[in-house]
Amino acid sequence: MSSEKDSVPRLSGAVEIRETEPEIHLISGGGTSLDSFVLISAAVHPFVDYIHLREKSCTANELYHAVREMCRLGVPPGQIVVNDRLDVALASGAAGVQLAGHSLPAAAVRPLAPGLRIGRSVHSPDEAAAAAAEGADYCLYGHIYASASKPGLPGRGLDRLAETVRACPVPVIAIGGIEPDNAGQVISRGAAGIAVLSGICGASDPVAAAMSYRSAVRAARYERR
Ligand SMILES: Cc1nc(C(=O)O)sc1CCOP(=O)(O)O
Repeated sequence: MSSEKDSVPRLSGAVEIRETEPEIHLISGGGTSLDSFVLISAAVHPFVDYIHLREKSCTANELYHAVREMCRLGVPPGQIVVNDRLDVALASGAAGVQLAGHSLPAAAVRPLAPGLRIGRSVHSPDEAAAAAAEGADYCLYGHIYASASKPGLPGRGLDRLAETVRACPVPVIAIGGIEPDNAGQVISRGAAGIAVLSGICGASDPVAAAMSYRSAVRAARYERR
C-alpha cells in the first residue's frame, strides 16, 4: 500500500464516514507500450494504491517478466494486480487478480488463492451483486464518463454508479473517463475509489498527474457516506 495513503479517524454522529482514503488504481493499456508502462509504474507507485497490468495481447511469459521488472524497479508486489491471468498473478507474486466476465469465476479462484485480492469488472448493478456473492473483494464498475479508451460509447453516468454501489456489498471502484476534476463526484456517489488509464499513462508528466488524482480523492473522502 502506498505510504501516501493514510487513514482518517471515524467521525461519530448520524453520518458514517468510511475510515480510509479512496483508492487509486492505475490501469495499463491504451497507447502505452508495456515497457513504458513498467517505467511509469515505477515512478508513480507512491501516489497510487494498485497498479493493474491489463495487457490482452501479451503472453504469460511477457506478463510475468513485466511484474518481475516492476518489482525490481521498486514497485511493491502488494500493489500489483494482473488482469485475467490467475497463473501469472500466482507465479509472479502479485497481490491481486482482476477478473472479467470471460475470466475464471471468483468462486473458482478463491480456493486456489486464498490470499489473493480478487477484483471483478462489472457493468451493471446485477453483475456487481453477483460478483460480490461469488466472493469478489471489490468490483470495478464503468465506464462512468465517455472515454477515449472506450471510443463511441456514452458513459453510464453517476446515477447508475450510485445504484451499483447500493446493490453491491463490497467496495465499488469507478472507472472510465475519471479526471481529477470529476473524481470527487464519483466518490460522493459512493465509489470507494477510482481507476485511471489515460489520465496518468497519457499525461506528459505521469507523476504530476498521479499527484493531482491523489489530491482530488483526498479532498473528496469526507463527502463519502
Ligand atoms: C479498462 C476500462 N474498463 C472500463 C469499463 O467500463 O469496464 S473503462 C476502461 C478504460 C478507462 O480508461 P480511461 O481512464 O482512460 O478513461
